[in-house]
Amino acid sequence: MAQHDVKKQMAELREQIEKHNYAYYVLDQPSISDAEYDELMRKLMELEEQYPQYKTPDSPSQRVGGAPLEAFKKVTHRVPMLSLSNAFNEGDLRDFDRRVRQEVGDVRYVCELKIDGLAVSLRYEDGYFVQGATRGDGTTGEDITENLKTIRSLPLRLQKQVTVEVRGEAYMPRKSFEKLNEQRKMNGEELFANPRNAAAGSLRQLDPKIVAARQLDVFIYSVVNSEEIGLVSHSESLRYLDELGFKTNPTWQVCETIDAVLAYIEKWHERRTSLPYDIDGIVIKVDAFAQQKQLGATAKSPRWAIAYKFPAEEVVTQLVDIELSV
Ligand SMILES: CC(C)(C)c1nc(N2CCN(c3ncccn3)CC2)c2cc(C(N)=O)c(N)nc2n1
Repeated sequence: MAQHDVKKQMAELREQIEKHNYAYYVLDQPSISDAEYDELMRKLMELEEQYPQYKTPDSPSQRVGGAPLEAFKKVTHRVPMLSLSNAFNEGDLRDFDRRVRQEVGDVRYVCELKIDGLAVSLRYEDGYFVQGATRGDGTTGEDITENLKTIRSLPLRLQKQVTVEVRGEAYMPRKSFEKLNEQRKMNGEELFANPRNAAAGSLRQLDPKIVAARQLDVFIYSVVNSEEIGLVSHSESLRYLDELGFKTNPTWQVCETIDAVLAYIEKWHERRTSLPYDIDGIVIKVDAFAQQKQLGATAKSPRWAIAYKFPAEEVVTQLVDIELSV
C-alpha cells in the first residue's frame, strides 16, 4: 500500500477507536462489540509497528502504558489546587448562604456530587493531553501523566484545539473495587479499605500496565483558565467541558436558593447507594465567576464554595456472638 494511504488509514483507525472510546467510556453507550473494538486496536498497533513514523501521541495505543517509571517527577501547579471548607449541617449551610448574600447580593449556586476519589489536574496544549498531576499539597503534586492516559474516559485529544488546564476527581467505580479486592483476596494480598484508597494506591503505581488493569475513571469539574477562554460562570464551564469531550458528572444542578440546595442534598443522600461510585458529600459553588471573584479565597480555600459532608455511616457490622468455650 502507498505510504500516503497508510498514513490516512492509521488516522482513520485512531478516529474510529477514539469515537468508540467516547461512546463507551464517556457516554456509557457502547457503539460496537468488544471483539470489533479489539480488532480495530490490533490493526492500528500492527500498522504502528510497521510504520512508527506515523505513530502519534494521541494514538489510543498509547493508553496501555509504557515501561514502568523509576519515580514520579514533581509538578508545580501554576494555579494552586485549593481545599474546600466543610459544612456539617443545615446551620452551616445557611450561615454560608447568608455570608455570600451579604457580600454579593442575589446569587445562584451550582450543586455537584462530591466524588470520593482524588483530585487531579490535567493540562492540554493545542488540544493534546500533555501532563497530568496529583493534587499533592495543593502547590506541588506528582506527574502521573502515563497513569492517567490509561483512563479510557480521559481524552488524549480534545474536540477543539485549545490550550486548557482542567481539574477533576479520579476514582475507582465500585464494581472495579469489588473485583480488585476479590482478586487480592484470592492472592492472599491485603485488601483495600474503600474505593478511594484503591484509586490512590493505583495511581501511585510506577507501572502504567498495573494502572490500566485497575479500571479507574475520572470526572472533570473545572476549567482553571476559564476567564482566558471567556467563560462567565461555573455552569457554562461544565457545558464547555462536555463540548471538549471530557466526562463530567451529569447530576449537577443550578440552585437559586439554599432551600433548593438542601433539597438536592436530601435527594442525593438518599440515592447515593444506587450510584456506581462512592460520594462523600455535595459541593456547593457560587455560579457567576464575577461573584466568585468578589468573594475571593482564604489562603486555603475559596470563599465561594463549600463542601457539605454526609454524616459518617454508622457501620453496621454483623456481630457474630462468639460462643466462649468455658
Ligand atoms: C474548584 C474547587 C476548589 C471549588 C473544588 N475543589 C474540589 N476539591 C478541593 C479539595 N480537595 C482536596 N483533596 C485532598 C485534600 C484536600 N482537599 C479535593 C477536590 C472539588 C472536588 C469535587 C469532587 N470531589 O467531586 C468537586 N466536584 N468539585 C470540587 N471543586
